[in-house]
Amino acid sequence: MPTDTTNAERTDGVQQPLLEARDVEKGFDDGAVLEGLDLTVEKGELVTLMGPNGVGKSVFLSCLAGSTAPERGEIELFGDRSPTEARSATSVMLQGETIDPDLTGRENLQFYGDLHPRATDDWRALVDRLELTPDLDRPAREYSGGMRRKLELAIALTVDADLYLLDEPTAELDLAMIQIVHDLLLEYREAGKTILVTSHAPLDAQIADRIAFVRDGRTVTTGAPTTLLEALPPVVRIRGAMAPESLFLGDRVFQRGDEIRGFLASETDLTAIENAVEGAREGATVDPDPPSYTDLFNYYTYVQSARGDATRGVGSSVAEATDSAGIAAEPSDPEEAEHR
Ligand SMILES: Nc1ncnc2c1ncn2[C@@H]1O[C@H](COP(=O)(O)OP(=O)(O)OP(=O)(O)O)[C@@H](O)[C@H]1O
Repeated sequence: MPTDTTNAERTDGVQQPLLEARDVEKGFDDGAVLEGLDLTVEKGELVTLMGPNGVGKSVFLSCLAGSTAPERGEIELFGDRSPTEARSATSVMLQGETIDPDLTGRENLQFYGDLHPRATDDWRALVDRLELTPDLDRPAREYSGGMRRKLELAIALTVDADLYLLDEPTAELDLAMIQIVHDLLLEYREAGKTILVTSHAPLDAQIADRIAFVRDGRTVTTGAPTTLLEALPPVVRIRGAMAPESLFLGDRVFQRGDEIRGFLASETDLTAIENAVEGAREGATVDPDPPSYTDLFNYYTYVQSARGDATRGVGSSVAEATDSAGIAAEPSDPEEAEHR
């Protein structure tokens, strides 16, 4: 087993990122998917790559894993290795590409255990944690979507890799199981492993050291979850009434049950929104509300791009909107916030 495969230093002595992707482009017959995507992950980081369905998260992970070749751009892992050269130190979970449905869960684990040079016996403990042990001797074709996801994750995590590339490991899992997977990922991170996870679930934002949002084939922003939350424009919550979308940033509001949320544009304020909903329905309320991870996802997925402003980071346009709005959008406790 390699002792230290990740300690890449430049000739000038500067530590290189463990993963560096620059200007990656990849498309298919029906058009471009990745259009110059950049991402840097430092050794020991847990980074979540977030973006809407179909934005190219899985395609990018395939490029990093060496199973798809980008048309342009550079990918360097462990300082100076291509994805193919880095395979023995990397463990990959790509959605739906791993499991043989004709084998049982146990046989799938054994098959992949024989293939990877750094496979361990940890799978026994992993399938226990993931509550898959009672189903290990059933053919994988009988597995539910969530069970398949757990098996794929156990296959990936049983490898003693330096870098884990995990494509939506929490998709199709119930909330209790998502918590178990989060705990596992944090334990691996604590053990010094580097982890890149893709997700379109706001819930997964909370465990990341950094989030990278992808939109229109590019990375639109990266940052620590709390930093990104703090930099969001103020969030307004309306209960019991509608309000014109045009009053909000990106001309967008987001409805959940009886609640509507939107981002305050710099050219408007809370009073304008209160006036717009006044009298619409008795008991209607308009309040500033701490931002949640769902707000964060909505902002980078639907609002910022709708402004045609994908390259302007939180340091410019968002800070400006926050100041001029004149209301404090205190970041809430992440755990509390993400449940809203
Ligand atoms: N082998 C392929 N041939 C043609 N198109 C493909 C292929 N693989 C992916 N695509 C297309 O690339 C785009 C991005 O797909 P990808 O699976 O990477 O999205 P994603 O961001 O992971 O989405 P999701 O969150 O839904 O999993 C989609 O439009 C998809 O149809």
